[in-house]
Amino acid sequence: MIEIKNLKKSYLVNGKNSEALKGINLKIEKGQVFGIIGKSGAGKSTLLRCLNLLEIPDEGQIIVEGEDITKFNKRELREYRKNVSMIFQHFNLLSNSNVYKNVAFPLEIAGYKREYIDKRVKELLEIVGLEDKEREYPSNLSGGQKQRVAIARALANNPKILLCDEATSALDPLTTKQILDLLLHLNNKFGLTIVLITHEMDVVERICSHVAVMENGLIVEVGKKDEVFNSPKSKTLKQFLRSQNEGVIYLDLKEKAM
Ligand SMILES: Nc1ncnc2c1ncn2[C@@H]1O[C@H](COP(=O)(O)OP(=O)(O)OP(=O)(O)O)[C@@H](O)[C@H]1O
Repeated sequence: MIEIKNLKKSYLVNGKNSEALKGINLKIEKGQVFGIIGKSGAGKSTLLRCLNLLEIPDEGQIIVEGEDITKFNKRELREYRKNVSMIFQHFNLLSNSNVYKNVAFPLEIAGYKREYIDKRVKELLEIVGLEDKEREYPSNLSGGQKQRVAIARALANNPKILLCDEATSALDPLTTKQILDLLLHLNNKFGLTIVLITHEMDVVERICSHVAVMENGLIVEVGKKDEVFNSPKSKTLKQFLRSQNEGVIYLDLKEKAM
């Protein structure tokens, strides 16, 4: 469903070209919960942000359902983005709008009629378990509730793909579990393809069907989670698994410290 071919992306840092992605090749099938792990600076965010073209790659192709999205014009990109939503570590809610307005926002942008928006917002709040919070403002919600609002908003236009950028990193372990259960439920119920990046091995353990390990702008291991985890090959994964066994569940190891 998503095929990434030889994807490259550089940034200009202090007048010098710094390669964040050095030629990524990856296939993500429909309905997978696909985890991308790697140390800080490995290129995870850049790769994830290329999938909705928040970052424009320098080279390579991203083929989604047979179409190379890097070739899309503005109108095609607008349409494509309805199918690809994203949630973030710090939720990115509109702080001056209540829960209802936050979830209604993408539907208003898409030009739906008031009655449809009302019905859809109520449906979405029920899916994420926040039916009774419609009139609350983000500042009155817990972290887990804020992420639920963000998820409801992300689902508004019935996306096929959900990109999760460290979506549980700001949450405590119990809330993390609840949000991951919700994501898994959405994956099962709606066949939503989920691509997530994380530092947390527990997140991968709990919900990912497949995993890719990144090192220094490249994918160094990829496959079914159990197969990859049962015979780790890369230095990064061996280190992550060792840290997990030693009880360190939140990893923020730097690429440069390798
Ligand atoms: N906007 C930018 N401008 C310049 N350099 C950038 C930019 N975004 C990322 N980089 C650099 O690209 C490399 C990859 O960064 P990226 O954020 O994709 O890694 P990451 O694996 O997601 O790291 P983290 O887990 O810390 O977010 C790093 O060296 C980073 O400093």
